[in-house]
Amino acid sequence: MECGTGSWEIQRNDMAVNERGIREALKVVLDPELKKSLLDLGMIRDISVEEGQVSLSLALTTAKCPRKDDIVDEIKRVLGRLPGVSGVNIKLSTLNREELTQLFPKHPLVGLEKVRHVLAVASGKGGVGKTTIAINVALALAGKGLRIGLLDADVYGPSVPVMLAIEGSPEEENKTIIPIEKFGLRVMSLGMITEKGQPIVWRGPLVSKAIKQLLGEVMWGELDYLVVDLPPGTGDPSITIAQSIPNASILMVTTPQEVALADVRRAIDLFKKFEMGIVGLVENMSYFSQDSSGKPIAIFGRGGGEKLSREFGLPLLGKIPIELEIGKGGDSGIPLMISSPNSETGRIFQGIAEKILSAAR
Ligand SMILES: Nc1ncnc2c1ncn2[C@@H]1O[C@H](COP(=O)(O)OP(=O)(O)OP(=O)(O)O)[C@@H](O)[C@H]1O
Repeated sequence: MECGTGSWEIQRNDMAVNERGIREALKVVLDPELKKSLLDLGMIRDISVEEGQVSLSLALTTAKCPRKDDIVDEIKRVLGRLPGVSGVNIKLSTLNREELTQLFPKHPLVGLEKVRHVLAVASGKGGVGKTTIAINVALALAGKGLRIGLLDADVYGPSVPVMLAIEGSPEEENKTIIPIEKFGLRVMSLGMITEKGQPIVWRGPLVSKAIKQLLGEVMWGELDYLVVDLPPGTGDPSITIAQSIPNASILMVTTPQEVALADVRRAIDLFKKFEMGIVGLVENMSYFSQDSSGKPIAIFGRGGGEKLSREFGLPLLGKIPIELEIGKGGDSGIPLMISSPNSETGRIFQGIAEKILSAAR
């Protein structure tokens, strides 16, 4: 039966509700950020009604949308008020890249269009070797013949330019930044777009703006992996950045001692809360490797990585020793995976890269 032209299009006789009525009602549900109707934005689809049961799908900008629950609750609240609606079933999905580009011409995703995977390297606390791991894992992946980018998004102290001895600023072409090529990696760092030696107070909006710039205005081109060095800790910047990157998998770096584990636990809990996938753990500074006859010394204790792995059901992808060459490499700008890719530790990095690749298959 066709309903009249009333605003709700609800067949009040038998209290049945139809798709037009649902659409009319949903007009008031807005995207919390864009302040536009979700229906007009094309984010609500496949509406159907059967015996009062409404089904629809909601296409989000990212599966990790922090306002997801609020949006779902609002849709349920609005539809639940309609006479004849006995239940609302919402299937969640995400907008595809084309749709996102149309909706947000300047969305950070645009710069990532041809990037197949993003691996964000995180740590619970500072100084555990996150950047060292990010660089050497990126190089190990590149050593497998893959096209790799490295984005240093560490707002507290972007150290990639120093650790890779990169001087100078990236070139710009048609308002697009060209990453600097080093050791076969396409590299961009917050340190390259800020005044040298100028301290910056990175507040939320500034972080978002800088990250959007690094993702959206950098010509990453075709990449198999973009490795992102996140800021340490569980503060706003690391979460904001991790969340701005769609479908990033997290690689957690820890050291073996108990005091570091507490921070890593907090970080893992937080990433899980935001439904971010964690590909695994790397334990850095696991032991001090002496010469071939000497026993390794567990300077920072033992077993931290294994403990976390068991607790969270996450794979421990590798244990990196404390090594003079790694420390020196950080200062000289020649990382271990360039100076000694086939050393014992080089092979551990290769193993980590292989495990990351097989997890993505
Ligand atoms: N396995 C290792 N063996 C020897 N030195 C290491 C090792 N891992 C890291 N380092 C050294 O420790 C210092 C800190 O490492 P790095 O900058 O990678 O840590 P980070 O966690 O990224 O620090 P931040 O929190 O400041 O970002 C560097 O000088 C680096 O060369």
